[in-house]
Amino acid sequence: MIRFEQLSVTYEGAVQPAVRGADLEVPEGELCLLVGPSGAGKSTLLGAVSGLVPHFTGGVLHGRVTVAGRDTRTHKPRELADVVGTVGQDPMAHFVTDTVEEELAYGMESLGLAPDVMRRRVEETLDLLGLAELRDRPIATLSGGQRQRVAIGSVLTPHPRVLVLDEPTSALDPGAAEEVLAVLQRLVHDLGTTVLMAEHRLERVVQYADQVIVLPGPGLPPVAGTPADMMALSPVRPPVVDLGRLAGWSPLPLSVRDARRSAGELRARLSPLAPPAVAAPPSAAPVAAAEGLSVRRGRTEAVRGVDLRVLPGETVALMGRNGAGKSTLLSAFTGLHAPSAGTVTVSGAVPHRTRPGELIRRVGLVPQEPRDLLYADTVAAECTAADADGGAESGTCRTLVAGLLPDVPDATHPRDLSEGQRLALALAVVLTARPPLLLLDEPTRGLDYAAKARLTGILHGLAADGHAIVLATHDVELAAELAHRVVILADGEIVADGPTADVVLSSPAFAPQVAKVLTPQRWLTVVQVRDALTADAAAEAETETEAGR
Ligand SMILES: Nc1ncnc2c1ncn2[C@@H]1O[C@H](COP(=O)(O)OP(=O)(O)OP(=O)(O)O)[C@@H](O)[C@H]1O
Ligand SMILES: Nc1ncnc2c1ncn2[C@@H]1O[C@H](COP(=O)(O)OP(=O)(O)OP(=O)(O)O)[C@@H](O)[C@H]1O
Repeated sequence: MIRFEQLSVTYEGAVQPAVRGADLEVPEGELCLLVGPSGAGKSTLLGAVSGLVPHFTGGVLHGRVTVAGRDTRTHKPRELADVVGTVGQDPMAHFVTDTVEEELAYGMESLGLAPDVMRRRVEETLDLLGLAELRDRPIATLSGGQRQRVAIGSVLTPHPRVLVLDEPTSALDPGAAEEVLAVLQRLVHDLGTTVLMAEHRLERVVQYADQVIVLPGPGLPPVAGTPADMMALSPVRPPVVDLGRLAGWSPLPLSVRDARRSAGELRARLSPLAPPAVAAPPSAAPVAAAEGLSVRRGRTEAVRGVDLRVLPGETVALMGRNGAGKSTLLSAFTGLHAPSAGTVTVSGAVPHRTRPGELIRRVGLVPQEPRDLLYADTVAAECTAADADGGAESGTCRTLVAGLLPDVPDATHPRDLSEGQRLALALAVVLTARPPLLLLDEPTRGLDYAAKARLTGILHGLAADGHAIVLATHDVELAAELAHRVVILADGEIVADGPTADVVLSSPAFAPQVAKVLTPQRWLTVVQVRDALTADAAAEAETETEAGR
């Protein structure tokens, strides 16, 4: 259905191709997953299918891509619209109408479908994606995850034969992500739709894939095969695969269910060992405090009666369904929204009454859309400005970027970076000022596992230095790695607040893969398991040496 013939793409001014030597085929009615590190060229490959590359992005394309027999170089994206539905990484950039319902109908209108068919499909899709209550809402007022649902819904309604999806679940809560993947699988099975999808959170998707294409790194040719074969060689892997490698399981598990079947022996080895206890931060005056805090957004009371204190050295993960009020709560700490009731303070100051220049020294926010933070023309200029604004030594920001992701080009416009590269830059800009309170909204969208591990390392370091960190996230694996405490919001209210292990283990929706495999034992991450096994082996070796003396 999709054929890549010796495809290479080189962007203007780039020293090497973003994609090189792609020679692959995606058969009709398959769900094909595209994986690889940030900046490896996944979006570029997808763009070549939908025709956006090179028509809209510039650059030079060699070779050929055909979709249902049509060459994407000679057919403009418009002329492919009846076969290919595309959801990009930034839904806001592609919305054409104002409200949810209009957006769902738009694609069908331009294809000239009959009104009764359109009506029926809009209703079906509203239900399918949990959007019924939001049908009349202006898209501009939706939360990040709500927008992503609309973007997905709007490409589903015309029933295209091919779906091209760039990280379709990156902003979705874990439950919504499962629902969307179930819908896609149904389209593949029942209608024979072909799906090509790039995704970083393999723990969510790999078990649904018929085929996996690995892009091993920038400009390296892709390799394709079965999910199991590809996971054995891929540089990016979900936690269950890492656990399987650690324990030496063969075949490698792709799902929690597979892993649980192999886990008996590992569980027995781990049972006398204890997961590390998380040290509570020393008691001190809170860096951030909300009391009885309510915040209105339009007609919605997005945050209601929230009591939250964050101590120096503490990392809090804020979780909960799309639209639960996470971003709104974070923005109350930056003074963007004044409380409609209750109070909020940051290092003793009231954010919405504090001058921005003053506030920047107390609190830094990496927004859900990193673009909102970046205004310079090049990566290098952005870094220089961040050093100056944050009063940091020159070169600080650039070193942080390189520490998060290698190979981020200096001269590139932030707009042209890959999603992960842009986020690494935004994170570095905020980290440069080393604010006592650090707020991160979905800090792992578009980041590969290696970059996530490096981010975790940096944040661990900042917490150890006494910074308070609050991250709003749907990434249960990240919360398990990083947070001392998890706070769950539902409909604007706090419904759970406690030590990470207690909260995530009591709810399957928020439990990381390792916890699901090893329950009732209380392990959360592969790192915990690896460290415990290593320490145990070392202790055993020591006893043996002692005995031998
Ligand atoms: N329009 C553009 N102009 C110049 N360079 C670009 C453009 N789009 C992408 N690039 C560069 O091409 C490379 C591949 O980018 P691409 O977005 O395809 O990666 P990706 O694998 O999708 O990354 P991520 O996982 O972070 O989304 C990156 O180095 C990026 O900076
Ligand atoms: N201007 C507005 N008018 C009406 N409702 C709004 C407006 N802005 C936001 N909302 C609503 O407020 C609620 C909270 O949004 P918020 O962005 O804080 O959620 P979130 O938990 O961060 O969601 P996500 O996980 O999807 O990012 C949502 O239901 C959203 O639709």
